[in-house]
Amino acid sequence: MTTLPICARLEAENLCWGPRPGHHIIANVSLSVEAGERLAIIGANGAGKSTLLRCLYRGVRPMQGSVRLDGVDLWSIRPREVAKRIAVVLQETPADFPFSVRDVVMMGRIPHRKGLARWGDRDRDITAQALENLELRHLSSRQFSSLSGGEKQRVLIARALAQEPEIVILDEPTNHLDIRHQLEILALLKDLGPTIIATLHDINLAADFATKVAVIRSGRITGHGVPGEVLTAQRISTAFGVAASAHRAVDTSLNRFTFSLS
Ligand SMILES: Nc1ncnc2c1ncn2[C@@H]1O[C@H](COP(=O)(O)OP(=O)(O)OP(=O)(O)O)[C@@H](O)[C@H]1O
Repeated sequence: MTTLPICARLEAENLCWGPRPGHHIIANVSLSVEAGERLAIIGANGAGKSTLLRCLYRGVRPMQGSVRLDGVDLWSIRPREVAKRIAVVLQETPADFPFSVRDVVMMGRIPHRKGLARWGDRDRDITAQALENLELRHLSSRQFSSLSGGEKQRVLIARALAQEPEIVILDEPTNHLDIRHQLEILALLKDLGPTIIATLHDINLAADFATKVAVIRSGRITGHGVPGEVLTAQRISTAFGVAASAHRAVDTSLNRFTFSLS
């Protein structure tokens, strides 16, 4: 299995971003994730999760506040260096990539390549391992565009892991995946051990997966910390506008939630 030797810490302080001055989609967001931790960001549709992620991976520059990677401001680090250290898996999949699955996964190696040098043995080995880890070996010669939604999602996660990042940021990584692949991919991400920041819609899955959660509502963090403390029925009800009831799971002693329209 690929080993990811180094993890990094990421912290955001007082982040604000919006499409124009005075219109903030995320406001005064502060959160942190320690090296090797897994942070799940949860919130209703339109709450600002993807926008927050964009600030965290240097996709957009915050209007206020800062993001620090191991204590260093993200915007003072060269883009190529950020690309080596932070891998990103987004919701939108490039549908008509005219490349094979292997080529797409190999693209994860681009930030490590010197100029236009050819791929080396190490690049090929790491790509092969990522294909193996995501159970994609049998699809490696297929055109990416011919895959199902779930297969594409696994290819994009393999590409992120081939990058050997210190942090992986994923926007809804379990989208399109059946329950077995959801559990397998989250278990694999846990095993490989980079710092992870992921948005997840399934609150029970988030509680099992994450070491920390952040709940976001209308662009503001309403709770941030360990799942057992942050995920309360009251907070979930308010964040999602539903009635939520919690009961303790016997195996993990975490809250499990059931929902109904309030
Ligand atoms: N560039 C932009 N200009 C104007 N509005 C924007 C822009 N980017 C995002 N928004 C709006 O900000 C809000 C938050 O969007 P965002 O995509 O961050 O939500 P989300 O929590 O990820 O939602 P979902 O769960 O549906 O993916 C939405 O109402 C969206 O339409």
